[in-house]
Order: sequence, then C-alpha cells, then structure tokens
Amino acid sequence: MKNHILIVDDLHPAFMEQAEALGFTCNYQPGMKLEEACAIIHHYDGLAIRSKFQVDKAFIDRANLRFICRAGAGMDNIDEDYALAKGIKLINAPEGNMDAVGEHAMGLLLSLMNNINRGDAEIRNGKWLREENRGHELKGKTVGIIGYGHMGSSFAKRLSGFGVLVIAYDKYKTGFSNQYAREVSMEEIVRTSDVLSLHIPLTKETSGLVDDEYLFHFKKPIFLLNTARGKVVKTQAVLNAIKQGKIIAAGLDVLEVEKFPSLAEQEWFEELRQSGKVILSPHVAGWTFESYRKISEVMARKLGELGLS
Ligand SMILES: NC(=O)c1ccc[n+]([C@@H]2O[C@H](COP(=O)([O-])OP(=O)(O)OC[C@H]3O[C@@H](n4cnc5c(N)ncnc54)[C@H](O)[C@@H]3O)[C@@H](O)[C@H]2O)c1
Ligand SMILES: O=C(O)[C@H](O)COP(=O)(O)O
Repeated sequence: MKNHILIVDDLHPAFMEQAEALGFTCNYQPGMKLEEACAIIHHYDGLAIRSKFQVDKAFIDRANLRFICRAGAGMDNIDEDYALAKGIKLINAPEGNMDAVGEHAMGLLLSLMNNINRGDAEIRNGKWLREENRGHELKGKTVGIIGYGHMGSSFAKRLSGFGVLVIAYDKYKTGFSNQYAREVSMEEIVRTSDVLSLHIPLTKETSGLVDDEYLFHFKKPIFLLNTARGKVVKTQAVLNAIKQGKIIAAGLDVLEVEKFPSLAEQEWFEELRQSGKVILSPHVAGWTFESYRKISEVMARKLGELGLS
C-alpha cells in the first residue's frame, strides 16, 4: 500500500509523529520477528529497522518496498546493492548517533589509559594497587583514525583540547584534512599511532580486516578502540597482540559475536573475559537517551526530503 511503513524495531515516537505529518501511515511493531514481517511486508511500501533486522535478497523479493529507513548508521544488515538495484531508496541516520559514538570512544580511551575500570573492580575486591594502575596521558600522543566519516570525524572533534595529534586514513575519501585531523596514508597510521580507533563500516572488504597480520605491522604498542562493527576485528588477534605487548589495552563496544548465550560459546570468550586489558561495552556507543530521539528526527527529515508521500 502506498505510504504505509512497517516499523519492526523500537523507534522514538518522533519518527511516527513526523512521518504521519508527511502523510505516511505507520504500523509500529517493535520486536516483530522476521517471519512475521515476511508474511505481511507486501502490504507496505516502506520499512523501518535498526541493526538486528536482516534485510536480504529473499526479504526484498517478498516485498514491494519503495524505501527502507535504517534507524542508525551501519547498513551491513541490508543487502544494499540488491535494494538499490531494485530502485529502493535507502535512508540512514548517522547524524543522530555520531555525538554519542564520539563521546563513547572518548570514554573508552580515557578509561583504558587510566585503568579506571580495572582500579574500580580491584577496590571492590579489596585491592588497593596504585603502582599497577599508574596511567598514561593522552597529551602528546598520536591518535590514528581509520574511516573519516560521521563517527571518525565526531571522535576527532572530541579529541581537540587533549593536546594530541590526530591523523586519519580513509580508503575512499581524500581532501578531508581539517582543524581536527590530518589526512594521512595507512603507512603513517601504522608507523606513528599510539591509539588506533576504527570507524569503518562492515563490508566484504573490512570483514576480519584487523587480524594478526594487520596488528603485527604497528610500530608502537597501541591502545585499540572498536566502536564500529565487531566482525571488522578478529578478537583472538586482539588477545594475541595484548600478550605480545603490541596492544597495551583495547576498548571494544562491539564484538565478532554479540549477545548471550552465543557470545559465551566463542573459544576466545573466556580469555577476553579474564583480560584486565580489555574494556567491553554491550554495543551501546551510539545508544543514548539523546540519540534515541535524534535518530528518529533525522530519519523523518530525510524521508520528507525524498518527497515520496
Ligand atoms: N557502536 C555503535 O553503536 C555504532 C554507532 C554508529 C555507527 N557504528 C558503526 O560505525 C560505522 C561507521 O559509521 P559512519 O556513520 O561514520 O559511516 P560513514 O559512511 O559516514 O564513514 C565511514 C568511512 O569509512 C570509510 N571506509 C570504508 N571502508 C574503508 C576501509 N576499508 N578503510 C578505510 N576507510 C574506509 C568510508 O570511505 C567512509 O568515509 C557504521 O557503519 C557502523 O557499523 C557503530
Ligand atoms: O550502526 C549503528 O547506528 C549502531 O550500531 C547502533 O545500531 P542499533 O541501535 O540499531 O543496534
């Protein structure tokens, strides 16, 4: 049906309000299972999803969609090439959670460099270890950013004021040097970074990109941050590099496999769990009270700009 949107994930009501004001009818079904959505999707010309709902070729072929709204940034759960080839318009809303990701990456980095989580856990267990928790200062360090899009540039902005040199490599973008970051080659990132922060999408090319070989080439021991996608990084390679002293500590908001029980079944999970040199967060870098609303507002604005209704 023209101008009918099926919403299968939790979205802030601002999206429904604004979409309805544009002339769309919304069916809000947060948590709807893929099979249930498959059964009714042919009645809708729009779909709104978050990151866990998989839109593959089979799903697209069952539907008559004109547009898909991805409430968030990453598009790896959508077969983008196939959707675009079928003329489906794709909208995402990285502007809605880029502030959240920039701040979360900053939080992970400062916690890692100052052993904040570790010291906290130790005190709760009756240990007062000052020397073991001596920190590193961010000032004077070189921070290497991979992928200078919404998230990478948001993190770079947050770093200004810390007295660091921010360098960035982007395989598909040039001419982006600004007051927050200097565009460099991957070779320079590898040679000079003290901190490496990943802000690239999960694609065929980036899947498993950060492996033993990738980490081996870094000249200095690094602090590693991954707020991008878990599957970009081989978790075992991070643990190996920590043992070899190539990674000082890692802050991981995303993991190769997320959620229990499957996470606990991974062969690397116990080593990860025991490591005092890793801080984990449950894929919440982009998920704040503020981003929840902003994402919906950005998505509704972009939907309006498509002029489909
Ligand atoms: N943890 C979270 O909650 C959270 C929140 C938002 C986004 N993300 C992740 O962050 C990713 C980036 O988001 P974004 O909005 O900044 O995307 P974006 O498209 O704005 O920027 C990504 C940049 O990476 C570059 N790039 C792509 N492949 C590359 C490669 N192989 N090497 C170097 N650069 C490469 C692109 O040219 C682009 O400039 C998303 O795809 C998503 O997976 C995670
Ligand atoms: O890509 C994103 O925007 C984040 O990973 C968050 O996605 P989600 O909130 O839809 O899981």
